[in-house]
Amino acid sequence: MGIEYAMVHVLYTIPPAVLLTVFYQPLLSKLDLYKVGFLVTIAVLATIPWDSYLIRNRIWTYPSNVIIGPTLFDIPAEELFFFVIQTYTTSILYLLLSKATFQPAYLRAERKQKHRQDFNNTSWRLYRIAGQLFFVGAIIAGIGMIRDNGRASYMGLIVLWAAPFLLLLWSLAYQFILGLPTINTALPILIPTLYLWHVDTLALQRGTWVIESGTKLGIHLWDGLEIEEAVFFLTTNTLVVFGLLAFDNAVAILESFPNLFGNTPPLPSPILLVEALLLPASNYDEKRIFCLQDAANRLKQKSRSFYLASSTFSGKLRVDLLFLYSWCRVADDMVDNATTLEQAQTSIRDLDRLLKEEYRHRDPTAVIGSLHKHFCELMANAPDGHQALSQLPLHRLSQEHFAHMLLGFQKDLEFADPPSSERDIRWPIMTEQDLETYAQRVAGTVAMLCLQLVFYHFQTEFSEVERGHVLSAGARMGVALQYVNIARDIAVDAKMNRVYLPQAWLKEEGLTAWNILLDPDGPRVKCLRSRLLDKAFSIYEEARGAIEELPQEAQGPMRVAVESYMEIGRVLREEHYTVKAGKATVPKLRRMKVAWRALRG
Ligand SMILES: CC(C)=CCC/C(C)=C/CC/C(C)=C/CC/C(C)=C/[C@@H]1[C@@H](COP(=O)(O)OP(=O)(O)O)[C@]1(C)CC/C=C(\C)CC/C=C(\C)CCC=C(C)C
Repeated sequence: MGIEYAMVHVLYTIPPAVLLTVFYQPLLSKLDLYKVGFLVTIAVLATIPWDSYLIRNRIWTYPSNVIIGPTLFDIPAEELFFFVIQTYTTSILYLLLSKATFQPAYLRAERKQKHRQDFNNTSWRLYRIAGQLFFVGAIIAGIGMIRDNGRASYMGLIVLWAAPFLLLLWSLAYQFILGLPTINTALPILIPTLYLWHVDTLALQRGTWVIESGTKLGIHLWDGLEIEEAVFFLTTNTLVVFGLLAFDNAVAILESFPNLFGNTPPLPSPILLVEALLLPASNYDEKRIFCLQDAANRLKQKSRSFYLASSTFSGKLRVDLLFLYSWCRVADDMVDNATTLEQAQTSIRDLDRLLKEEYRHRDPTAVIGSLHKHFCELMANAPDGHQALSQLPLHRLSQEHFAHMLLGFQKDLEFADPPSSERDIRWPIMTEQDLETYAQRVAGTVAMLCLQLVFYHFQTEFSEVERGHVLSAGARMGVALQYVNIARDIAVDAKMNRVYLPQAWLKEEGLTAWNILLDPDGPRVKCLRSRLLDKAFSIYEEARGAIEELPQEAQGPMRVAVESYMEIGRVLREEHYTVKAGKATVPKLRRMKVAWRALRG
């Protein structure tokens, strides 16, 4: 009896597992736990018979003085623990590296015609077949090596054990294995493999475990690392990551195509997962995939804060929030980027008319199909964007919030464009109350729409009073965020002849809106900005408590959404900050820290 093998765990396998767990814990969802539990169970069940065979046939052995004693089918307890901890650690690393990726955007409908995606359909089929041939070849080679019963036996046993699983996983999930960024695929295989190669070198050198000489090739990758051990760890980590990719591929299919799979449970059964993976890629809803990609790209390009926040949401809520963001962004841009006042007014009228029409005809399962049709006609000059609008889940959202948002956009048009002198300018935001009403319309509504999606996806059992309380706190939070937005964009808005600071405040400082247009960075403007930020933070303080009333899984992500935007306000209060395209920004590392703290609560 000895503790040497156990010490390998204490020193080398447990610390990275604990470290990764602490790091990932705030992001851990029920689906993650289910996924990791599923993978660990399969890994243990698949490895026990094989490992037991190797030990019983003395292909590898453990000196009795290095293990504590208990065994299962001759496998030492320490070895069983190895299967668990390796699968667990590699899984958590994979989850961590994949969190930011919006995986549904990587699904591909394989049809005859070519698309603007990275791989065309012929390539997809070729890659799939090439991979399958590779793994079939490996199986044949493995059989050959075992049959020879010589120095290649151990290598043959590794290959013959792993290749059929890899063939299966490849056949089911090749789209994700090939299409996802390497940070999600290659990296979670390579990092633990290199680490375990190092640990294995130490263990073999110390004699903690021994490969018998007649069954190994005798090739060393480096001094102390047998080629079989190197292949073993590379293969097992590949199995774990391919397993996770297949799981995520199935979940992405279930989440992306409600028309094909209806209302799927948050923790889908293994049968449902397999059903999803077996659905031919030619049946995927191509338009929906394009809309998912379009919405994800828009968010990534347009808002660093909400992009970061969206990666902390999961499942169908993340999908719906992306579509909501897309709609809001496109609608706002249509108004802001219109070349004439008439064009902007027409856009608002069209948006209003189409929404009304769609709500009149909606049924509980429909997305805004006909709105989409009208949009295509109406938005020939704004092609990027109209696709995503067709997916907006209107039946989960109140019409009045959209109507109020459009009223807010209407307010933007009351700014004269372009003014030729001070006398020409009309100023729609005269009082603090005007400002609050405006912020409530453009941002309070956004908050309430986000919360409606949260209520829907978590099937929250709130009373009307509780729901009302959370919604109105959310709306206040939207106002706080909008104030930060206005404080940040004083100069940018001035370029568009807009001054959102209330005229009454300007008067108190001895300023006119015209002065702001001419010098948006002047010292007295800074005082007004501070005043607006103070308002923003006091509303934020008053509303933030309501986040804790949301369902547990929504709290962290909501805090991230709010905090990463409020951090812009904190940056603005500092002496020096980075400005990009005229807007103050939060440096990436700082944004990550804010998100991390927000997730921890
Ligand atoms: C992850 C996540 C929450 C994503 C989706 C959020 C979403 C749907 C945002 C829509 C943004 C948008 C384009 C709205 C149009 C009107 C507008 C311009 C509003 C301003 C946003 C500014 O975004 P940005 O800086 O990118 O815009 P410009 O470059 O200036 O054009 C706003 C400041 C409003 C954003 C408000 C919210 C997202 C609401 C936040 C509040 C909650 C989520 C509720 C919190 C809950 C409780 C209970 C307190």
